[in-house]
Amino acid sequence: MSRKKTAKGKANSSSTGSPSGKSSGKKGCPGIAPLNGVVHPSRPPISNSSEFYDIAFKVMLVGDSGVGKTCFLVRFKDGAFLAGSFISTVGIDFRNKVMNIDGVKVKLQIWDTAGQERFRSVTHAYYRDAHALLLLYDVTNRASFDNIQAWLSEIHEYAQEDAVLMLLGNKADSTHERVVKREDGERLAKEFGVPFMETSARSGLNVELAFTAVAKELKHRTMKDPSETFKLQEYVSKEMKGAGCC
Ligand SMILES: Nc1nc2c(ncn2[C@@H]2O[C@H](COP(=O)(O)OP(=O)(O)OP(=O)(O)O)[C@@H](O)[C@H]2O)c(=O)[nH]1
Ligand SMILES: [Mg+2]
Repeated sequence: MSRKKTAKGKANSSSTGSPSGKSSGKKGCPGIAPLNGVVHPSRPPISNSSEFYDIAFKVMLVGDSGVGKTCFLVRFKDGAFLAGSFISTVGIDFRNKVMNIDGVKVKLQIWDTAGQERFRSVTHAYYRDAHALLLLYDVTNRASFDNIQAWLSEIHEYAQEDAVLMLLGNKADSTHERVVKREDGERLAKEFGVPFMETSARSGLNVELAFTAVAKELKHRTMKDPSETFKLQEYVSKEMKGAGCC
């Protein structure tokens, strides 16, 4: 097993940055440190990081503009959510986080894509490198749910066939504005055979779980430990919390 190490290396730490090292200075999730990078950055090598880790994977966040991808990532990375005016992501950016999964340091390089149509050709180029994709819709926006089939077609066209895929109904905290029922999400996910959860970047509901599930699945596939069994769908069903919960 290889282990990355540099002078400043620190386990369980995380880093951020645009692939080019530049930032547009705009905020993705309002009030949080800038995430937006250049429109067409070169892809950073996954090993180019000053952190200890055992294995590394790329995870992509996709879905319509405004579903909460940037906030979802910021919640996971920084544990924060600051409401405010919505500033759409430009192009694509990434953040790193190292998770301790059953004693193994799993580094996730998480790509936050722009949901806007005009950036679609930019983001297409990144699909093939993704080990996992989190596909988000917004439970308060019917169109974002109706577009899931189109997103799935894109994923099937551009991503690796064996990429881990999960469907997430975000903004589950918005009880009064909800227009997509949880059962609708469940039904669609079942139809396409993908694990499903409702999440909230605002409350943190199931955010950590989504990344943990992906990291566990990828680790399991990579390490192929015969003494260990892991079923993503079962794990998600067992661990997820409902929108009305805690
Ligand atoms: N209530 C609620 N609002 C959210 C949640 N997540 C994001 N928002 C709000 O939704 C808006 C859009 O969030 P972003 O994270 O910027 O959306 P995005 O998917 O990154 O959008 P693009 O970058 O254009 O693709 C912002 O105003 C957020 O404050 C959530 O879980 N609950
Ligand atoms: Mg964004």
